Amino acid sequence: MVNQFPQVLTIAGSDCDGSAGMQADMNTFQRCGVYGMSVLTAAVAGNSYGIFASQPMPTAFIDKQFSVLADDFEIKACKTGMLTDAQTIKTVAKNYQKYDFGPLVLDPVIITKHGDMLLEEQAYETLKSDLIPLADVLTPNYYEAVKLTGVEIKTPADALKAAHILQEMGAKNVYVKGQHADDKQEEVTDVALLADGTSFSLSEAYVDTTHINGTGDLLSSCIVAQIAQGKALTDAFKIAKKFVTAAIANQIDVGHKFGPVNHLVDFKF
Ligand SMILES: Nc1ncnc2c1ncn2[C@@H]1O[C@H](COP(=O)(O)OP(=O)(O)O)[C@@H](O)[C@H]1O
Ligand SMILES: Cc1ncc(COP(=O)(O)OP(=O)(O)O)c(N)n1
Repeated sequence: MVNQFPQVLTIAGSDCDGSAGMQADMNTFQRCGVYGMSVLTAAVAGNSYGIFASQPMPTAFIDKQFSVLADDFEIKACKTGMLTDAQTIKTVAKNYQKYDFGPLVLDPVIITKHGDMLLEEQAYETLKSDLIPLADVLTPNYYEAVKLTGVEIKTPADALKAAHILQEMGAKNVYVKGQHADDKQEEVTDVALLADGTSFSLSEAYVDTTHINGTGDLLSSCIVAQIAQGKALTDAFKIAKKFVTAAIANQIDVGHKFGPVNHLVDFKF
């Protein structure tokens, strides 16, 4: 018997503790029933206390990874994660336009929730000019949406305003992740703005935990997997929001400070 799985790609950094980056994307792909591949853009030395060192990959090596995958595979959808600097962004944009790797989910990774910078500030303009216009789906967290638009976000209505600005920059669909730093809040509300101009919010229970490393990666790679499996975008967003909430709520005991979410949680897709 030959099993067929949709093939998907993450263009991302490696986070050696497995909580985020390419490792989290691959775990999520597997949970979602798709075959995952990776173009490595950088590697970080990190653990549950934070990120201690970072190393971008040479652009020629990034080019080579794209070309060998394009020679051999039929990639249905892809995502980007950590891209470090303007040169890496330009390399990824060039390769994405050269090959047919399906819809692009752009997770504009700028900073981890513990304050480690993963994209140089000088590269924000390149992200806007070279990559955001290629995005089928853009998934900024609250901080990234503020940085990229200048909108002060306090409410879901503010997040929607930022989403409109990001759409004007060229992203077709925008998913702005909600704020979640308040142990008194009952729900975390994300906001989606679709290409046809319709918008909706997605609210799930707030979970008071320190084990939330890699939430953004799980969300964006789950969206990629749903797209590759032919799901409508609205359904892809709903499934990803429910999966990330379940992975946060069912904590695993890994690391001594800020642990990873639970990719292995029992969840029906
Ligand atoms: N403590 C929490 N409780 C419930 N949902 C959360 C919590 N933290 C993050 N989320 C959800 O996880 C997803 C990823 O958001 P976020 O953590 O802001 O991304 P990033 O990892 O890019 O910073 C969003 O759907 C967000 O609403
Ligand atoms: C290599 C690498 N890429 C991305 C992240 C951050 O992941 P993300 O899910 O966007 O953010 P956190 O939830 O971990 O803050 C990383 N740490 N390493």
